[in-house]
Amino acid sequence: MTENSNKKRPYQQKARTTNGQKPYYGKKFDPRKQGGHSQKTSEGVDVRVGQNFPLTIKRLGINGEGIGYFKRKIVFVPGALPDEVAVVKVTEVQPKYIAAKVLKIREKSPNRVKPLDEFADEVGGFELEHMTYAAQLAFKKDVLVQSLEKFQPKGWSTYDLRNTIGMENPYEYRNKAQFPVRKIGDQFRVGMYKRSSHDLVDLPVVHTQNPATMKVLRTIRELLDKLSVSIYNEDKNRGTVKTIVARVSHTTGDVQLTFVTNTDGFPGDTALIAAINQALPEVTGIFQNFNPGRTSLVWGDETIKLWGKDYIEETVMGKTFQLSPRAFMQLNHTQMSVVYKEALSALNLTHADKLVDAYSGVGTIGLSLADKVGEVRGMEIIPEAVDDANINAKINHIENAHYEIGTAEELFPKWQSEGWLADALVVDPPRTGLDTALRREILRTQPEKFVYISCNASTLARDLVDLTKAYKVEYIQSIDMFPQTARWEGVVKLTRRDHS
Ligand SMILES: C[S@@+](CC[C@H](N)C(=O)[O-])C[C@H]1O[C@@H](n2cnc3c(N)ncnc32)[C@H](O)[C@@H]1O
Repeated sequence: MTENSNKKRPYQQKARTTNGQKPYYGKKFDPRKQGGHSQKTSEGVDVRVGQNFPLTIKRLGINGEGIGYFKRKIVFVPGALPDEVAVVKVTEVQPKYIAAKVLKIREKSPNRVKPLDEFADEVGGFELEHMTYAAQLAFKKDVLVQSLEKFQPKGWSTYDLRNTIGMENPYEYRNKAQFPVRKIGDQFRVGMYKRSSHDLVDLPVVHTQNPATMKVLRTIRELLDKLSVSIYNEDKNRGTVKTIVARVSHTTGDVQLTFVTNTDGFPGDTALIAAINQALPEVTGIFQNFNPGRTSLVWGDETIKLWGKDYIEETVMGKTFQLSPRAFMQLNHTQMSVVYKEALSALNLTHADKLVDAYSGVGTIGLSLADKVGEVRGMEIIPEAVDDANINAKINHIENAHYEIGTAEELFPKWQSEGWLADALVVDPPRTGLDTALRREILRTQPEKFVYISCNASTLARDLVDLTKAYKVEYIQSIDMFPQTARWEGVVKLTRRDHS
């Protein structure tokens, strides 16, 4: 089944934010292209790459970067915290912003802590690890405020914005590790790329990963080395093993292991499997995914089982889900349940309700709620996820839920026009938010109960501009799904204006 987060490597990710704010990173400044080392920003400030100056950090931007002002121009400084005074060095000059890096912190924030991961400022995904957890949670509420301020949906300044629900232990929450593997000289590296580079950092310990995933990856690294298994060489586009993916079930502790390979054959796999069986009894299924050539996508289309069970099982709100290697499931099991419980309590469902689970993935939300309602319909664009959702319904003996392949913007209006009118709607879109056609249909049909689960405060605020024409925002509950990162997640309860 296809995973919907077929992530690009960091250096190939598009350097854009979605709130219209320019990112602090992006292409390296090239003085030849920019006409010299000094460049005026559009507002006429003389500044050049390499220039140093002290800067007071005023706040954090939505990507967790410090923001200060140099001659009234916005400067993005990754790693700097509000109220700090830092000496910074300019790394990039753009018409609308300046990017800089910290040389020295002169005045330190009381919220600054030493990151547990020493590589935290080098690779992506640890943008806030230098902040206390309490400050991280406050930041996540502020991200929402910044987005609402920017788009100003109706009534925004009086919304009930609830304090971010954090984790008791904001580490060890990632139940899947998807790390590239390379051999540089005689050095084996299994880890993450440095930001905007091809430079792979070998990572023996990653504190945000579930330790089971790291144990498996490090053992596999040793076995690959010991058994001289062919490793992919990107320059020559030769060799076999490109990426190792280890996913642990929060429920059973079983680990599913996938080797993404450049070749469709896998020389040495028999000996490797035997060694894994001996060293790692927690690994219950081993797979090969074939993804040839230099590509920005981690996964190819073809996955075969090499050994063991077809699935690992995960329990979500009392329901069992079977996960094949590419089946999508939220990375943070603990907080996923918090999100779903928040959605449930915001919906006030009854057994007469017809519920739509829009952007359903493998049906985790709708199936978790199926016994609270009369009927569930869900839609999702990835066919394999829809198959899984329907299989998951069967496994759990759920007979009142049905999932279809298609976009929310097509199927929601279709079902309504066929006379199947939704009483309750949960939308859980990707970071791009809701399609205009879906927003229009929601405004036209106005389901009575409506919850918006969002992973992007900026597109949420944009969508609320439309949705608040017919709905009132009762509250927005932020939930920290990704501690140590700048990523935001929240549940919005909306009620119809004509009912208030
Ligand atoms: C944030 S995920 C949510 C998945 C699921 N609700 C969960 O909790 O695991 C968004 C899902 O929307 C799907 N998707 C993206 N665009 C879509 C569209 N226009 N219509 C329906 N589904 C879409 C993606 O494939 C992805 O599975």
